[in-house]
Amino acid sequence: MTSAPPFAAAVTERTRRLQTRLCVGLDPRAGAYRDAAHLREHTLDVLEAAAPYAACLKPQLAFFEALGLPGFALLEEVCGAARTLGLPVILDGKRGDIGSTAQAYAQGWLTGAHAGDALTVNPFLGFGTLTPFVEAARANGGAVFVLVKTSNLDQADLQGQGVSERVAAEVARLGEEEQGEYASVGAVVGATHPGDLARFRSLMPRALLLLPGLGAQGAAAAELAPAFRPGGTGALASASRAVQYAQGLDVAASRAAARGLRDELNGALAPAR
Ligand SMILES: O=C(O)c1cc(=O)[nH]c(=O)n1[C@@H]1O[C@H](COP(=O)(O)O)[C@@H](O)[C@H]1O
Repeated sequence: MTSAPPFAAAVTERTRRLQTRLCVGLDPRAGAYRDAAHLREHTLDVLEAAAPYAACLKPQLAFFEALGLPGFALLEEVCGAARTLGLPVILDGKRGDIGSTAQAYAQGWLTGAHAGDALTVNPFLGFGTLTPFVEAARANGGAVFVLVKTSNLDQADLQGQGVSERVAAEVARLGEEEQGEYASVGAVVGATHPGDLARFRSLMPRALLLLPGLGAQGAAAAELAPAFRPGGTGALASASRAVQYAQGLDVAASRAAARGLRDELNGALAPAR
């Protein structure tokens, strides 16, 4: 048995203290900027502006990788800034591979120079391939978020017919190996599937649920209450474009969007709390 996982404890403490269930995504699109310096400045400005309304930050690795080496430098800077602001970081990498390669991914993204506190992971290669990620997360006080039911419509091609439920059962089983209010093994469940949230909540009682799809993908905060446990913790609803590019590159609009989404999420929970 391991002790209470720091990422899960930290993000839950922040939710309670600041009353926010919002995960702010950073997906900096090169085409939106004049040059790399402009992208860097805006991305760091959005981070600082949205931080007071966020429970955690979720940089999408793809957008940083697309920038090449300067992207890795920026990612380190983003993670450093988030740490200074007290924001736990989920790296969205959706990694997954055979065990020995998974170990290298886990080392790079959960313990290396660019590491975040948590990483999204893909279970498609089999449950055993999650082990290096789970071990690295536990050893470092981090977390993993396993893809259970993704936000996109075509997830049904492969995630239907009980597959998501099997992954959810494995997430719950891994969580039972730990103590603490929430385990270091969480799950990704698209906010775009509001009718499924209560079921996944009960299938994974001690998993933090990451709910992407708020805003640009059409999910509405008002429908997400079933993902939370009594008291209003246990889920993090995520928005990227709806915050970073709320109104073009207007940082004040990003701040207002983050505040608005935080308030909408709290409003959705108000009757239950
Ligand atoms: O793991 C994720 O965060 C994720 C899972 C999922 O099922 N769907 C999904 O959109 N995401 C990520 O969440 C972000 C969504 O961006 P927006 O639609 O702009 O909020 C992107 O970085 C996606 O890669």
